[in-house]
Amino acid sequence: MSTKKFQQSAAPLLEVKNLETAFDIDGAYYNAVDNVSFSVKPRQIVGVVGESGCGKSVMSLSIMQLLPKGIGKIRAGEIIFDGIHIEQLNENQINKIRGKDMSMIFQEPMTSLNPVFTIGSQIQEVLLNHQKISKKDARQKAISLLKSVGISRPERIVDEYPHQLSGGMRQRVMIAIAIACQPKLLIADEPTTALDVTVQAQILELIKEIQEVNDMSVILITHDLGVVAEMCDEVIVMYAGRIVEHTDAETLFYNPKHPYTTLLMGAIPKMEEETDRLSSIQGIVPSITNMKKTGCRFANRCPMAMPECQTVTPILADSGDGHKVACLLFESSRPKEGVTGR
Ligand SMILES: Nc1ncnc2c1ncn2[C@@H]1O[C@H](COP(=O)(O)OP(=O)(O)OP(=O)(O)O)[C@@H](O)[C@H]1O
Repeated sequence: MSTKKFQQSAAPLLEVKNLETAFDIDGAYYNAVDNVSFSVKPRQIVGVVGESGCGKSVMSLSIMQLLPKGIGKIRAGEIIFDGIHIEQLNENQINKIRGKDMSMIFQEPMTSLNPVFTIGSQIQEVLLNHQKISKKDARQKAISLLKSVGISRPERIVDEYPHQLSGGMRQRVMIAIAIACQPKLLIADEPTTALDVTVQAQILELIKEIQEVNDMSVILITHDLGVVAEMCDEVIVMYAGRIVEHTDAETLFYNPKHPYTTLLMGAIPKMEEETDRLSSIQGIVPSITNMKKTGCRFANRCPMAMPECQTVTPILADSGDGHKVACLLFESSRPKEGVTGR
């Protein structure tokens, strides 16, 4: 569990307020992210967990303004990064921030790296886009970045192509690209899922090291609660597009409150088992066209569900000591008289 101290009182680097992101399906928009609010402080590592299809990636793509054009859109809410309203920026404006002040790494580095360009030219491109630097210096910087992410013989690798590298090496290259301009925020979306276990540990270690050295904030999206325990200061648990629990990592592990979180914990695969990650909770996450409008979206799968869970929407609220939960088992989540919640 992370013991790193970030400034509790520091102003947030990122504030997401009541975010709703929707996709156009056959002419109608459906929310994949629904009324999501949270913040990330400087130097903080915030984990985002939840099964497949809960909206973790869509939330990150919204922050980065990388939603598929013409299909996905931010319908409501605010994303304030370093004082700037990201949701109001045009393409030119976001291009100045993306890759410089905030950047993202994805699950499968091969799909993010361009197969026809050398590793060096892909790192240099980011540097040349965002910094006043000569081509020669950018190449030198690319080499030192490769070295800093643990790639040996960087002088050779800089001229190689993505297919010549292993999966772990490619992810290191992606990290080098992401940190080239020393961003304040790194979003890592399942950065190790495609890698084997030993390489996974090395990559996570690397991210943590860079986070500490560069004083960077990180949003770490993962299926792996073990990773969250190891790396994160705070954890957001998402279910069906909504946050259902949000607290510090230690509290989440020792005192989970939402039945969904408790079930996720029970679903942590044992080391020796080749299980399908978090698949042992009965039932499936609803698709975005099938989300309940009122009531708790987890009610149909919840062993603790009460009849009212079908009709009353729990509010994500502080249940004590800043531990936020959205579940009617907790008084704090019950909508006030005359308010139906959402
Ligand atoms: N381009 C798209 N068009 C329509 N629906 C989409 C699109 N991208 C994502 N969705 C839907 O949005 C919901 C949230 O997806 P998202 O990828 O954010 O889930 P996730 O929690 O990141 O899952 P995973 O862990 O598998 O990446 C899902 O129901 C998904 O099918």
